[in-house]
Amino acid sequence: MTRDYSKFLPPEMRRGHSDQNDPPLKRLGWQPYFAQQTSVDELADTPPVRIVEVHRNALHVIGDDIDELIPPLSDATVGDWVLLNREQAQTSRVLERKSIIQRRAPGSDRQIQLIAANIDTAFIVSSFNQDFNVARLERYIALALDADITPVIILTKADLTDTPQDYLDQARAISDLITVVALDARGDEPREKLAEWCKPGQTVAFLGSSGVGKSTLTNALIGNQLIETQAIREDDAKGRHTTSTRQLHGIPEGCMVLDTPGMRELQLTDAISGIGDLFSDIRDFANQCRFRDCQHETEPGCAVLSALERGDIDTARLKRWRKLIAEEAFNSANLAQRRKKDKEFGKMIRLNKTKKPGKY
Ligand SMILES: Nc1nc2c(ncn2[C@@H]2O[C@H](COP(=O)(O)OP(=O)(O)OP(=O)(O)O)[C@@H](O)[C@H]2O)c(=O)[nH]1
Ligand SMILES: [Zn+2]
Repeated sequence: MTRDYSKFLPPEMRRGHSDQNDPPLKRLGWQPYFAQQTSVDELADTPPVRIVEVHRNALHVIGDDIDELIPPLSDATVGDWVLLNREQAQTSRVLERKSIIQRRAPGSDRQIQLIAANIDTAFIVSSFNQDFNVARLERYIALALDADITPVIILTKADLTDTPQDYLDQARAISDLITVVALDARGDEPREKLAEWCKPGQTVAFLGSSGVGKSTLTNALIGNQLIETQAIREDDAKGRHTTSTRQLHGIPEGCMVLDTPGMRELQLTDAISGIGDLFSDIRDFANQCRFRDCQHETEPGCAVLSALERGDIDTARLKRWRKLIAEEAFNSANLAQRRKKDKEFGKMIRLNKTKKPGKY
C-alpha cells in the first residue's frame, strides 16, 4: 500500500505535477550517502528528518510522515539530516554532511557560523549589468568548491543586455569545468534551463549579491511567488535587500532549493583548497617553486613568475588569485594571528596623533 505523505511536505511540494512515485525522503534530498551512515534498525527507532528552517528557539524538521518543530541542536543548520529521537529530541544525531557552507562571524571572537548543509549545486548568480564581476564570481566559486558543492554560473537579466556575448565569454573563461547559463530569471526559463541540476534527491542554492535575481529564480523554481522580490533601484542597478528568511523549499520536480540571505557577507574562510581547485594551473606552478613558502614576488626559482614571463599565466588572473589567497589567509586566521598579520602587512591602524599632555 502506498501512503499519501504529501500533506506532510511543504505546501509548494504538495501541488506536485512531478512524479509522485519518488519516495518522500528522496524528495527531501535523502541520498545513499546519508543512508550509509545508519542502519535499518536505527532508522526505525530514530526516523530521518531534514532541517528546513532554523528559528531562534526551534528547528523546523520534515521527514516521512513528520513535520514538526524540535528544540535547537548544537552544531546543526538548515539542510542537515537528523535522526530524530522522539523521546529526547536534544540527543538526535546529526548525520555527517556531504557539504557545508560556513562563515566566520563578525566581531572579535569570529566563531564559525554554519550557513547551510548538504547542498549539491550552488548556482552562482550575477546579472548582465554592473554587478558582473569576474573576481566576485571566482570568490563564490572557490567557496562552493571548498564546501564540496558543484558551482554553476547563472547570468540573469539576459533580456536587459545588448552585449551578452562579452559577459558570456568572460564567465566561460573562468573555468572549463564550470557551466554557464544565461537566462531571464522571470518566467519559465529557469525551470527549463536548470532542470539538469534540479532532480529529485538534489538540493540547490543560489549565491550572489543582492538584487541579482536569487529570489526571482527561487520563485521560478517553486512555481509561485512565495518569496518577496523588490523592484530594482534604477539609480545604481542594485536591488534592495529583500530576502529575510533562510529556508529550504521543496519544488514540484522533487528537488529542494535553499534561499539564503546573508550570502553577501560570506567571507572566504579556510577555502584554500577551493581556490586551488579553481586556479589549478597557478597552483601547479606554485607547487614547483624552489621555496615552499614562496610568495611569488621576487624569489629565485619561482615557477609562477617564470610562467608569467612565458605568458602561461594571465597577469590579471594572477592578481585575482593573489587577492583571494590574501583574503583567505586573513579571514582564516584567528584573532591573534590577524593582529600579527595586520602588523606584517603594515595595515595596523596607528593613531598618529601625539598625545597631548593632560588629555588622557
Ligand atoms: N528584467 C529582468 N529583471 C529581473 C531578472 N531577474 C531579476 N529581476 C528583477 O530584479 C529585481 C531583484 O531581484 P531579486 O530576485 O529580488 O534579487 P535577489 O538576488 O533575490 O535580491 P536579495 O533578496 O536582495 O538578495 C526584481 O525586481 C526582479 O524582478 C531578469 O532576468 N530580468
Ligand atoms: Zn613562487
